Amino acid sequence: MKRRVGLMGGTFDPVHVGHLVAAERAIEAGGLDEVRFMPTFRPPHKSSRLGGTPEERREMVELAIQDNPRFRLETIELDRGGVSYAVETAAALSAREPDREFVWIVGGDMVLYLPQWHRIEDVAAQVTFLGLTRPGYPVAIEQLPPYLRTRVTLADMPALDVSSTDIRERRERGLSIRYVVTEPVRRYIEERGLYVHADEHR
Ligand SMILES: Nc1ncnc2c1ncn2[C@@H]1O[C@H](COP(=O)(O)OP(=O)(O)OP(=O)(O)O)[C@@H](O)[C@H]1O
Ligand SMILES: O=C(O)c1ccc[n+]([C@@H]2O[C@H](COP(=O)([O-])O)[C@@H](O)[C@H]2O)c1
Repeated sequence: MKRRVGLMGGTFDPVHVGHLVAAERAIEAGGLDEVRFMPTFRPPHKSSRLGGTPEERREMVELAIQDNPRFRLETIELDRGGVSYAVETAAALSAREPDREFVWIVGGDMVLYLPQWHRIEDVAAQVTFLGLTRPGYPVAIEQLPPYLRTRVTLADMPALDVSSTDIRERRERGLSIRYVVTEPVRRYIEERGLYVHADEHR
């Protein structure tokens, strides 16, 4: 049987406990052998006002996943540069590792947004999706177009109302980010003064 590899794509600016719990639950819900955390170089549908550089976002992911043997870093989108379209990533991964089955993990809020991904039918031909229900974003498979219904599985996820946006805002306001990121990530952010003056940092 092919090894089932979960892909946790994200901006990870910064990576937080919501991402880590989601990846851990995805292993159980999706029968995955591993999850690869894959930082985008440039996310397709977000403004460019990011706080951390691609290198900083990658280093924070490395710090966050270091003690879980099933979590890996996937740098394919960082290495490629440019806008990180999933269709290019899915094609490159399938070509590089034909002996793997890839399962793209998406937060519940993202599931209904899948039809808007660039060339989504081509993406869905190469990977399946595991949607983790996020608090405040109820989803039903019937809400998806027919070509996606057989390619998406939904699973419950504990209500962790944490987002990178909220963490960046807390930093700007001088509030604590303890426990919403792992300790090594918190130290990294605080030592580098990340997100304190988000506009000046880049
Ligand atoms: N608290 C959470 N629980 C479950 N999944 C999450 C959570 N936060 C983010 N995700 C999912 O993780 C993936 C990567 O998310 P991303 O890096 O954009 O984080 P984010 O917290 O949503 O960031 P931002 O606030 O900057 O938009 C997406 O599929 C997203 O839906
Ligand atoms: O390919 C697309 O059109 C596309 C559109 C939106 C999101 N994605 C991917 O979904 C993942 C999460 O995206 P984001 O914007 O929440 O960081 C990340 O791997 C993105 O590359 C991909």
